[in-house]
Amino acid sequence: MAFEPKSSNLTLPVLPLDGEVVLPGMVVPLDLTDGEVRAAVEAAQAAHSGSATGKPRVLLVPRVDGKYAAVGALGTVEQVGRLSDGDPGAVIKGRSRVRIGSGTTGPGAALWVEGTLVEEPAPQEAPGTVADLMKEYKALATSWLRKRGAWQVVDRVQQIDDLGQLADNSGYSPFLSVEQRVELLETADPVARLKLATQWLRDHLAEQDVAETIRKDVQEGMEKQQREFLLRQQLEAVRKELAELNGDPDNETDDYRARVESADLPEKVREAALKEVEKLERSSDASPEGSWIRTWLDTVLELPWNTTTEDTYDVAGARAVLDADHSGLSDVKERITEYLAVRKRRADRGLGVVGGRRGGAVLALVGPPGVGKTSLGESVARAMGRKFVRVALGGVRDEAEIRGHRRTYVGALPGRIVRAIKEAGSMNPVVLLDEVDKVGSDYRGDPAAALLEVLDPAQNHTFRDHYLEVELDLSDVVFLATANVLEAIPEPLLDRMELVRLDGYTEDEKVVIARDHLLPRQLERAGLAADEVSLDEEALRRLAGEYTREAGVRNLERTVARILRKVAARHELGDQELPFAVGADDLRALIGRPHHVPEAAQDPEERRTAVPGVATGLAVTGAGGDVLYIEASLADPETGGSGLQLTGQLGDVMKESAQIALSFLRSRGAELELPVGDLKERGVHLHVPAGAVPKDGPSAGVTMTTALASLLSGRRVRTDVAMTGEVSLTGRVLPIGGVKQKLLAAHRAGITTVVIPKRNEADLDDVPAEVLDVLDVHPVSDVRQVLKLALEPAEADTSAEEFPIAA
Ligand SMILES: Nc1ncnc2c1ncn2[C@@H]1O[C@H](COP(=O)(O)OP(=O)(O)OP(=O)(O)O)[C@@H](O)[C@H]1O
Repeated sequence: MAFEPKSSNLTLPVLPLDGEVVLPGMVVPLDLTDGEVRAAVEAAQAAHSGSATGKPRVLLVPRVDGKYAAVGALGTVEQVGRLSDGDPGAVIKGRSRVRIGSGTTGPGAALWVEGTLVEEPAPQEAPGTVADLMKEYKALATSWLRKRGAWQVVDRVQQIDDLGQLADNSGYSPFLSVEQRVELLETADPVARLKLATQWLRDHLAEQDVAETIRKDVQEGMEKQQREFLLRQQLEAVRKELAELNGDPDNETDDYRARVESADLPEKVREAALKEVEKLERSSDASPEGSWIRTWLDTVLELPWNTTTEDTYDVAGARAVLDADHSGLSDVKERITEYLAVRKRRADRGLGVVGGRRGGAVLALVGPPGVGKTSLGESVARAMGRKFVRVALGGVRDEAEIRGHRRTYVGALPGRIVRAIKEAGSMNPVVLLDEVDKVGSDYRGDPAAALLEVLDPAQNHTFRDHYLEVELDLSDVVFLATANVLEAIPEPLLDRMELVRLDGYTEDEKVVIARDHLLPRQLERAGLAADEVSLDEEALRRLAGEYTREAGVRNLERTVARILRKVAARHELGDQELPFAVGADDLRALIGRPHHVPEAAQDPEERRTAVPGVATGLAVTGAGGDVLYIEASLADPETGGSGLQLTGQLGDVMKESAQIALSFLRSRGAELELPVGDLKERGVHLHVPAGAVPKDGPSAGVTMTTALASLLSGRRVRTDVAMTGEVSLTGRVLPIGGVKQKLLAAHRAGITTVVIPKRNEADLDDVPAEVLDVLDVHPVSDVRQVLKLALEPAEADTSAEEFPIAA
């Protein structure tokens, strides 16, 4: 080996060290009451007596579990006397390593052993490495010693400049185990020894860091608990003081018990409520639970558990009420009357509500805004002598809106159904579920599913609101629903409903409604007497036709209100004598020019269809029927490219209609003598204003085909013609929906000729006679018939010949 130690032999008494290790350089006190220790020291003293130099020498050998280590330390007995506790003791200093050899007993009681002195080998590493190692150890030791506040020791360690000595000094570290210290003793190479010491010190420091963090955390936790406890104590004290000031603190909970006991509650509800009162009595006033319980009890106590109103109607009386509240709508009123009659008969015989799929337990009023759906609901309640509540469902996406939040939620509320019952103050009101077509569903559950349960007669006598948690009997409630768009009603809901359609009013009907209902109501609102201001029929007609254009009468009512306010203001300012009969010609002075002049009444050059490539279509939107214009243009052959471009927010179905129109003209255009070559080479652009309104559906097919044919032929589309119908690839015109609404819209817009699919002819029965009287309706089965009808003859200079149509 490179550093085989030079050695010399010596024979010395063994001083066994149990659980302790003395490294060279260490000075330790030893207790001489221990027999073995005393024997060794005495043997050493005896052997030394007489010699003038040196000190008595012993061999300090660690003993772990009764076994001696292989290496010990030569120790000198520095001093013998009394230890601080008064026992006899000796101070021993470690000197150098000794490898233990064989042993014998005697002289004296001690064990004598032959040992070999281990010389420390010189370090093999470069001096720089050794210096770095020493520096690192010193730094670590310093930080550890500082933490313990051992400042004097820091200096001593810093001053050690011998490598082996520095390593041996770590034998003082209290955190080292006996085994670790024995290892230090047995490691003769000083570099290896210091590396060991450094590693162990580093580990210990890291452990300490973790322990420190944990200790801190624990301490902080304790402090928080203590503070909370203290605050609670103070709170309790403050509460007590307050209670003494205000009298008996238990009054409030007593009050709830009395209220529950005296309230007219169904047995099950009373039980549940009393349970909550008990919880309330047990909880402290300040706990959040207490306030939840109080809110819940308030809700339960406010519900009209055993209150029902008496139905006062006979069917004839109910019909009279409906007639009095609304003009026209005879089929709707008839339907409602039938519903009431059946309901009444079944009630008289003690039978329940008719239920099940398509059972018609719920009447759904479907139609555009302002046609009187909500007010019909109110009329139904009035006709039956019941309370009326409206539940707005538009935009409801959260199931909890219908069924309530669980009480564990912060700020939990009962759902809208429970709130409606509370608002009605009776268990059998008429509840209008407004805008069922606008409930959506998302991750918060499906409100439609909850509604289904509400509407199902088989389930709704035990309706459970998440918040209320007690069952509520909804079987006596009359549910009505309203919707703008039939298609948007969730399918399962639709299944439970009996549909009643309100498609909108004709101008004549609007005039009657305005005269009999809107005007009297608005007169009263404006503080005017019926004999002070009147609007003649011609004025009302112009309001309905030119100042407003809608399926319902909401804007008409607003406009009437505006006129009456103007008149009232002028009168107050002294500018207007009363009575005043407002005629059609006075309107302009009062509310300005009309916004909706019919196309046909426009200057011919101003009309939408003044150029080839624009056709008038008919559509149904959420606001009722409407006319729309479809525009077509050909792209520049140089830059425009080919293909079909569509704009105006068209849905997929409408886009397909455009493709079909294009394909039809490409394949059949030649036989219609259209220059279809253009279609093949140049791109086509179709646009449907208003660009910002989304549109969809197949019924614009004929209109798109007509617009394209008009563009290619250069023949304009007749301004007085509007059309609707789906087109197949072969040019057949297929049936569509919403004929009544579309015809009403055409009539409103001043159109006189309407093209509809032949297979929709039966729908004309629903259209009011006064509309059919003025409209020239053409049922067609082939798109060529449409073109023949709708396109104006070619300009004189192009050609005078008739457009050849193969019908
Ligand atoms: N046939 C009618 N006779 C008398 N008044 C009517 C008639 N139709 C509608 N009205 C009146 O028009 C106004 C608008 O009606 P309502 O608010 O009920 O419309 P709606 O169809 O419920 O609309 P929305 O879908 O926007 O709720 C109400 O004041 C209503 O009384």
